[in-house]
Amino acid sequence: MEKLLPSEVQEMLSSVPNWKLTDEKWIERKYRFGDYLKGIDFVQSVANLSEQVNHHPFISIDYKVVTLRLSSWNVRGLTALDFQLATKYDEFYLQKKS
Ligand SMILES: C[C@H](O)[C@H](O)[C@H]1CNC2=NC(N)=NC(=O)C2=N1
Repeated sequence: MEKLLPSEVQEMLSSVPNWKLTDEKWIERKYRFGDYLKGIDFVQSVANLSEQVNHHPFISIDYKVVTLRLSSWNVRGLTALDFQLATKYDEFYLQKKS
């Protein structure tokens, strides 16, 4: 996977409007759940997919708020895979949050 240029990162950010760019090399989103265990179930889905594709977000669980942070360590920046996974994680959230 090629490291994205800043202009390409800006373009891809528009496809994941709930995610924000932090320190140029990370994208981050917070997911809020009405129920603690729904958040845990979401994390399990995220973890399963991440392991499948061998691309892992940093995950923090703060009671009913799950924060995911994505970067491509191997290229010390962002790649298309980060944005592809961000989209998939958002799909999991829509399935699980209610
Ligand atoms: C050895 C192992 O395949 C690598 O460390 C994988 C693991 N998961 C990863 N996850 C992410 N986000 N970026 C990587 O570069 C990466 N590399």
